[in-house]
Amino acid sequence: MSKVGLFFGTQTGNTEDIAMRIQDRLGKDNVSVHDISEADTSDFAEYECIIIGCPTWNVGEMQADWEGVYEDLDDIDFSGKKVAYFGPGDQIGYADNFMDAIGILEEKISSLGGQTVGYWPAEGYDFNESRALRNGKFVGLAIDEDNQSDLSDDRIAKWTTKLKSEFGL
Ligand SMILES: Cc1cc2nc3c(=O)[nH]c(=O)nc-3n(C[C@H](O)[C@H](O)[C@H](O)COP(=O)(O)O)c2cc1C
Repeated sequence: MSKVGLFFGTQTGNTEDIAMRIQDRLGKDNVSVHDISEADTSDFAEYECIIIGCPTWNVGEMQADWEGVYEDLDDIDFSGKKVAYFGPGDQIGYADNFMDAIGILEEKISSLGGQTVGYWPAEGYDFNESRALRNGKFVGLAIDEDNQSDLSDDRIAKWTTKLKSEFGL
C-alpha cells in the first residue's frame, strides 16, 4: 500500500495536472491519487502521509468539492500524520487572496492533529495578502499557472525533493 495519499479538487484541471506531476516526482508506488469529489473521509486513515491539493476560487474560497467536505474533515483523526499542501492561484488577478484555500485547510487540519510539512518560501511571488502565510512562508507549494507557468516545473521539482526527505520516502 502507498505511504502517501494525495487528495485534490479542481474546477478547470490545473490542480489535477499538478497532482500528477507531483506523483511522477515522488514515485507512482509511493503516492495514491484521489479526486476529493469521489473520495470518502475513511480513505484518509489508510495513509501515514497526506498531500492536499486545493485551488482558491471565488475570491478567497476553497474549490467547491473541498467546500463540500470541509465540515466532514472533523471526523478524521489526523494525529500522527504528516500533511503537505499545494495549490494553484493567481497572484495578479487575486493579489489580496492569493492561495487562501490551502491556508484555510491547513488551519483546520493542523487543529485536528495534522503535522504540517512542506513549507515553501514566499519569495518570487508578487501579491498583497494570503491566508496561506505562516511566519512569512506559505504552508505549502504555491503554483501560479496563470502568470508563472514557466516556473512550475522547477518549483514542483524542488518541493518534491524536500517532501521526499520530510516524508521519509
Ligand atoms: C472567478 C475566479 C476566482 C478566483 N479566485 C482566486 C483567489 O481568490 N485567489 C487565488 O489565488 N486564485 C484565484 N483564482 C485563480 C485560480 O485559483 C487558478 O486559475 C487555478 O489555477 C485554478 O485551478 P483549477 O484549474 O484546479 O480549478 C480565481 C479564478 C477565477 C476564474
